[in-house]
Amino acid sequence: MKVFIIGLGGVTNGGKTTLAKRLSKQLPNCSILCQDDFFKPESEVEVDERGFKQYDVLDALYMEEMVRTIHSWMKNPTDSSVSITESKSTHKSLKSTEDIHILIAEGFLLYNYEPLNEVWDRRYFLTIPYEECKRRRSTRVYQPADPPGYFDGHVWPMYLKHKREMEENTNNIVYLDGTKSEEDLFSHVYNDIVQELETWKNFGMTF
Ligand SMILES: Nc1ncnc2c1ncn2[C@@H]1O[C@H](COP(=O)(O)OP(=O)(O)OP(=O)(O)O)[C@@H](O)[C@H]1O
Ligand SMILES: NC(=O)c1ccc[n+]([C@@H]2O[C@H](CO)[C@@H](O)[C@H]2O)c1
Repeated sequence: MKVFIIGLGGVTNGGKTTLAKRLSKQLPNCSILCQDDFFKPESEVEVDERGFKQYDVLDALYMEEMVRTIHSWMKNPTDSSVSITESKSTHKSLKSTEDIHILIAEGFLLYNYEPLNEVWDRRYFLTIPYEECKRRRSTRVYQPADPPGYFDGHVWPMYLKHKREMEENTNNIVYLDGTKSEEDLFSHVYNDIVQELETWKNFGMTF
């Protein structure tokens, strides 16, 4: 049995969830893990002097638990007690002849947490420009909802800071232009993954 772990990182509202769901429908034995499921409850999230809840930082997340969940999945990818969503679609276009299990971890802060650096077989990062991000974000309602000034005062500056840190510390990131159509993004990433899996085969991996 072989496991393949895909990181699908990137800016808030970049289209990570949309792309992950689409990929999981076409890839064999594919599950999705959402970093957003590891947010701490509101009462445990720090508040700054402006009253902004500090959601867009690693401290707002139970990252150790996220790492534990990924490690449990790696040890036993078919164990349904691990809180990961497996795609039930029967219309997988890529059939796995041998036993390969794929995990797509999607989230806005995947590559800034050292203990996770070792797990990725492929790292993607979705970007969209400031204006588009602000527009998409304004159509979403989080719990708690963004207060006035939150995007410009917290979300975007934290995104830029983390992206800069990621670029200083991480190699092999495949950047994706999130303004492309859902179809374009899907086919680009899908083909890239299939090619990567083929390379494994050529190097004698059995799956
Ligand atoms: N390729 C695309 N082109 C245009 N709009 C898109 C595209 N993909 C997703 N969207 C839209 O952008 C918004 C955010 O998408 P999605 O929830 O997939 O992003 P996300 O990166 O998972 O966001 P977050 O992690 O902040 O919740 C949704 O309204 C979605 O319909
Ligand atoms: N899921 C949550 O608990 C929550 C609460 C408030 C804000 N957010 C936002 O989610 C985004 C990541 O997907 C971040 O930009 C958070 O601001 C999440």
